[in-house]
Amino acid sequence: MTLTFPTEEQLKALQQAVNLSEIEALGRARLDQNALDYYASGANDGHTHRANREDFSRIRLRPRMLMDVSDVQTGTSVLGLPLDFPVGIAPSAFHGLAHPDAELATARAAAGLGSVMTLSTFSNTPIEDVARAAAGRLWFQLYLYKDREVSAGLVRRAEAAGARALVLTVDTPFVGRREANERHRFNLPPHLQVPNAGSREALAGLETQSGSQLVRHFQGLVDPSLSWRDLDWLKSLSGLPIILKGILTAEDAELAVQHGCHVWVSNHGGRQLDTAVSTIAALPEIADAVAGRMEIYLDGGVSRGTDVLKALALGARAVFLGRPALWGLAAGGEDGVRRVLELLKGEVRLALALSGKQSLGQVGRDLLKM
Ligand SMILES: Cc1cc2nc3c(=O)[nH]c(=O)nc-3n(C[C@H](O)[C@H](O)[C@H](O)COP(=O)(O)O)c2cc1C
Ligand SMILES: O=C(O)C(=O)c1ccccc1
Repeated sequence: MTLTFPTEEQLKALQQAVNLSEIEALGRARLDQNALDYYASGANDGHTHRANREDFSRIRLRPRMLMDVSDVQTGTSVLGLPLDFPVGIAPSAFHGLAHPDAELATARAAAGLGSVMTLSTFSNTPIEDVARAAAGRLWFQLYLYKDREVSAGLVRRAEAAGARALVLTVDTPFVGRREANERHRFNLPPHLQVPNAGSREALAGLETQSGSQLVRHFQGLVDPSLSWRDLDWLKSLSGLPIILKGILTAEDAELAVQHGCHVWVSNHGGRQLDTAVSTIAALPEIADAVAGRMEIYLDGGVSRGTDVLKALALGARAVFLGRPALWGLAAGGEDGVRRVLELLKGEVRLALALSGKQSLGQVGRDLLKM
């Protein structure tokens, strides 16, 4: 007997989940140790991973009353692309660890909800296939390769496939130390391909000190010499806007703007430099530095509608989900990711209304008790 996935029972559990944390529990239960370690880990002691969530919950709101919230609008746009609500999918590697439909399922869910998906360089599905599934709602995340021609090829493919922006990840010259992956020697199951990142065979001979195949794979390909000087070259490759993902300071935000780049505030979900500042705590100085000249996005620890409003109040234009999308994918493929987005959209709408706002344009720092 072949089981279709998700099964009726899993679909029912998804529909009954009332928040993202219940979907996380469903997703975790479907994953083996190898995948679970990879998705869940933060770097080292996990301080930054936890701080992303904790620092959101510490901020208190100042709701206004008697504002006629009978008609609340959650729509916005990112780089001109209209979004039904200010939430997109952050890039994460290897969606095939969560579900056989992998990135196609995530892209379909994002497109269906009027969101946007950022496709990782390390996807298990080729850019072109994901672009079709995403129906124009696609950004492409880039790791700069030692072999610049491989990166150039990826940029050209992403642009030709219809991606609307390049997201250059700047916080990962080396992979952070996710100790569970070292302990259990993370390994990419042999049936999964990484079609944008060079063949597995080409990498088989590479060795490092690490027990994790992930680190070995990454370090063989990605160039730790990436610097501000590379941005002009990257810009020359395509007409796409460039977003720098992993900015945590006003200094780097200023440099990003000087280089004509948009700013994605991220600490990689606490997976890189442990004890780095939480993203919501980093956002105010970055918003002050950027001063409206470029768009600002944020990820890390977003799991409630009120988290979304807090990030917008402090200057983000939209926020992105890393692990929550993966938990949804594991819990029920496209249906699971859709459920995550639907729940969060409902929470954003209700939080807006209860804050006395009719639209996102009315969300400013005066919503927060700092
Ligand atoms: C399993 C996993 C894989 C990731 N892979 C990538 C990646 O390939 N490229 C990238 O720029 N960021 C990657 N990230 C970081 C996410 O884009 C994002 O910054 C982070 O997950 C946001 O935090 P959250 O998980 O708390 O939402 C990954 C994160 C996770 C959890
Ligand atoms: O795991 C990650 O966070 C990540 O960005 C990554 C992606 C591919 C290979 C190694 C690390």
